[in-house]
Amino acid sequence: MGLLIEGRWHDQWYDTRKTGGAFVRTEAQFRDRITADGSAPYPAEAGRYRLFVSLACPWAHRTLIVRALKDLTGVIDVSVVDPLMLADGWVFPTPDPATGATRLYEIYCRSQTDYTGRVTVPVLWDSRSGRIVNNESAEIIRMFNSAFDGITGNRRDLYPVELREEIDRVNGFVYDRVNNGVYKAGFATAQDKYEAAFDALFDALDELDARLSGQRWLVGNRLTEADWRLFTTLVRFDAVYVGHFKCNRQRIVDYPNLSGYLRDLFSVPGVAETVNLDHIKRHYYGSHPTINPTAIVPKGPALDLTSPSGREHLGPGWLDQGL
Ligand SMILES: N[C@@H](CCC(=O)N[C@@H](CS)C(=O)NCC(=O)O)C(=O)O
Repeated sequence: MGLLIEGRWHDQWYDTRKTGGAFVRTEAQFRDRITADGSAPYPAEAGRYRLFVSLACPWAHRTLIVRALKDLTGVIDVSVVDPLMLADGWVFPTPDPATGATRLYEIYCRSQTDYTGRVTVPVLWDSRSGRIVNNESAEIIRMFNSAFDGITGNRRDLYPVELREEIDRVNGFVYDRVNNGVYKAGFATAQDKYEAAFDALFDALDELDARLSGQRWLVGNRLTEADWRLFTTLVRFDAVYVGHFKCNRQRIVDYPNLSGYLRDLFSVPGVAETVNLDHIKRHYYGSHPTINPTAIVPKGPALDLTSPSGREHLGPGWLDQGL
């Protein structure tokens, strides 16, 4: 793992010395938008934009889910990196067909020759200019939610105006305590930082489990982006975060409501195809030598994501929302 400093690659692990052993995530730097109204520089167009993802990465996973739910699979192509992220960072198993790149950092350098920062997935890239439009998953899913509706005719709305305030509030909580919380636990290099992240994470999961005892989805009795943002962490939890990131107070399968909720989300058409537990396990256990020096990938656990959720009585499902 490494980063670019003024356009040159340096192989180095996260530096937690300045933060007393705490893992602090840095801000994504490419923040342009694709627009529905055809305005420059990035108008919505079929076949023009490409998404670079790792199937292991929870942030990239959000973008793949919204791409599927919004019928964008024929509109936005995808390049998938190798699950292992080692000395060269994210690399392609074979040269990327769209760019010829063998390493993801080449795409960052071409976009900005003096780029300084981390080289992360997902990346939304414009084939016309050869530039990165955006590398922040939270913003990419918002673009996918509405910018291409005129092209696909799919008007399902994962961020409805009347629920935005509540979605933003839940997202903030879930991001800090759960999505990023597992990383804060797993990448901490001081016992107290790990324990603080661990406690905040499980307090949050307890709270979410209680919330989901009386409602099918997180916000407003319908599926929204808040659910998908939680899903990508939940679906990795028992397979990697419990062991590799030491988030082992209990598993998701042990939660009475979160467990069915996870299966409910997994059963939404198009979603199971975006979940690749082989890449997920190989990436985490194989790419973090400071945490797992042998790179041995555990064989278990046996996961059951396909049995009925038993949550239909709590509210309408994705296909019943009349959208
Ligand atoms: N804010 C970014 C975070 C993306 C991110 O951290 N991705 C991880 C993979 S799970 C990554 O590429 N890490 C490489 C690195 O930090 O060097 C987003 O949500 O899009």
